[in-house]
Parts: sequence; C-alpha cells; structure tokens
Amino acid sequence: MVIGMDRDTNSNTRIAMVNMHGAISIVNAIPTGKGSTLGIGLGVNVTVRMSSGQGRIVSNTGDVGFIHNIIKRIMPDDMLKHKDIAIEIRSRIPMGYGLKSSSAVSNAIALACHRLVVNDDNYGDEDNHDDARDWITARDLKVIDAAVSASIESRVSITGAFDDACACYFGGIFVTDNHARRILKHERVDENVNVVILLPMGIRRSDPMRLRHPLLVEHFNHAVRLAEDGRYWDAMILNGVLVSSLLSIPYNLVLDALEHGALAAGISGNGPAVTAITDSESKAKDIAYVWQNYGEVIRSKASNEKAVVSMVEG
Ligand SMILES: Nc1ncnc2c1ncn2[C@@H]1O[C@H](COP(=O)(O)OP(=O)(O)OP(=O)(O)O)[C@@H](O)[C@H]1O
Ligand SMILES: O=C(O)C1=C[C@@H](O)[C@@H](O)[C@H](O)C1
Repeated sequence: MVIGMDRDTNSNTRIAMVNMHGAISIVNAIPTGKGSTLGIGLGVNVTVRMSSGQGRIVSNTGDVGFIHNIIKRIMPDDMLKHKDIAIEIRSRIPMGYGLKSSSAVSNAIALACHRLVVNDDNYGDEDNHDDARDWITARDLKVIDAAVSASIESRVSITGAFDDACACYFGGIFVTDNHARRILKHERVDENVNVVILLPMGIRRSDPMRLRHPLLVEHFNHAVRLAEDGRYWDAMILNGVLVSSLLSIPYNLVLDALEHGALAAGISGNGPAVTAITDSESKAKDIAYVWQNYGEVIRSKASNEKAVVSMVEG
C-alpha cells in the first residue's frame, strides 16, 4: 500500500511501470574496480505515479533517502516541487543476499521517472527493432548513471556497481570498469543456461572491504582477464574461491555444486548467496536437491531481456 497519498483521484496523475531483471556476479568489482555479471530471469516491477502536489515522495518499501537521491538526479527541481511521487516496489529478488536487488530497484525507479519526465509517446521506440536487445542508447546510460551515482552517495554500493546495473538493465553478460563507468565487454548469453541460487541459512554478511585484501587483488585481476577473454565460468569459479575465503562463506557449498556437475559455481556479490551455472535441467535439479539442506533454493535462467517501461492508465 502507498501511504500518505490518494490514488488516482487526480486527473493529472501519470503512471509509469518498469520491469527490470536481476543479475548474479561472475567477478566482484570491489577489489579491482572491474566486475563481471550475468542477467537472470528473477526481477522487479516498479510503478511510479506522478501527480500535482508539493514535492512529497512516498514508497511502499525501501529507504526513502536512497529513493529521493535517485529521483532528484532525473527530475528537475522546479518540476519535482510541484509534484507528488508515489512508488510501489514489487520484487522477486531477495534483499541482502548479493543478488543485485538494489541495482534492479534503483534502475527501475530511475527509468520510470525518466519516462515521466520525457513524456514522449515515442519513448523507447528504438527498442522495438528486431536487434533492439543489442542496443545501448545514451538514454539508457543516463538512467543507469543516475541510479549508480545515487547508490554511491547513499552508501548502498562501494564502486557504484555499474557491472550489476548493466546486467540488470540490458541482460546478458557484462564486463565493466565501474570507476570509469565503461563497458569493456557485452555479450548475449545462452538462455538455456540454468542458474541455481542458494540463500544459505545462518551465514551473516561480512564487511565487503575485506575483499580488498592486497595479497589477493592480483588474483581478482586475473579473474577479470578471464572474463574479458570470454572464459566466464573459469572467472566465476576463481572469484568464488577468493570471495568465499575473504568473506568466510563456507566453500563446501560451492564445491557441492561443482561436484554435481555445475559448469561454474561461486558467490554472488558480497554474498552470502551461492550460485551455480549448468546447461542441464537434470543437473540443476541435482544441485537444488543437495542445496536444500543448507537453506532456501531458487531456480532461474540466464536472461538477455532488456528493461521495459510502459505508461499505464490510472
Ligand atoms: N526490494 C527492495 N525494495 C526497496 N529497496 C530496496 C530493495 N532492494 C534493495 N533496496 C535498497 O538497496 C539497499 C541495499 O540492498 P541489498 O543489501 O539487498 O543490496 P543487494 O543488491 O542485494 O546487494 P549486492 O549489491 O551485494 O548485490 C537497501 O538497503 C534498500 O535501500
Ligand atoms: O558495492 C559495489 O560496488 C559492488 C557490490 C557487489 O554487488 C559486487 O558484486 C559489485 O561488483 C560491486
């Protein structure tokens, strides 16, 4: 429920809705500034309603400071002060597990607000071409930039997590330089790839700055090079060994998946989610079966789907 604002009684109300997918890590960017990610099917749906008002921003969930920070980067001040904004977030991505929930939500809020600000019926027409999924427009990057800058300023991320934001927004596989906000590589992924995710019970998140241990930075650099060479699964395995040792996430969980035939397995983001990749439905089932002893298991697929924004009738 949206608290504090009437719904749709105002004929000036305009509503934008966004579907944005989530992602998992191939290589964590915190140690080196460069990261790699893979888009998955699990996603979020965000609705933003804009009506005449006095600059109030309300949301059914989440941190209003962070949300406000995103919106102010998209909406000009003189527009915002005459509007009320109500945000409704519905997410299938578990929060606080390293599964890019914050990137998916912040991208989605930024995109919905941008759609409302631009107010152009032809908005996003370039996405309707056959090869549109491979298109990355200046508009897309502007939206991502707002979400990434807000996430640094609000201390939701350390590097801005541009790698996470790109995979959520565009789908497919990315290798990025987060500090330069530069895409180093983008490739479509085979959508038959199964992604198995474990949310392990009883494991707390450690300080992600531990990932910057000087003795292991060169090994993270090597993982980035593997990803840049297209050896994504090797990169993911190496990242998993490094992240699990630095953040004290039991490696036996990762090993279980590899022993049951995963092409790759590792830790997503700053954990504690453990992820496994396989091209076989039956191996995905085997991995899910062993992992259910350790916590909740979620099954998904790799995704190349770009975010979609649409205007909704009030
Ligand atoms: N579903 C959500 N609804 C509202 N706000 C969210 C949601 N998910 C994330 N956020 C915002 O992002 C912040 C960080 O979320 P979280 O720790 O889940 O990040 P994450 O994306 O899972 O982590 P990682 O960056 O390691 O992948 C939250 O404190 C909240 O402000
Ligand atoms: O806070 C950050 O900058 C990051 C957090 C994790 O999601 C990482 O996976 C990502 O590469 C960078």
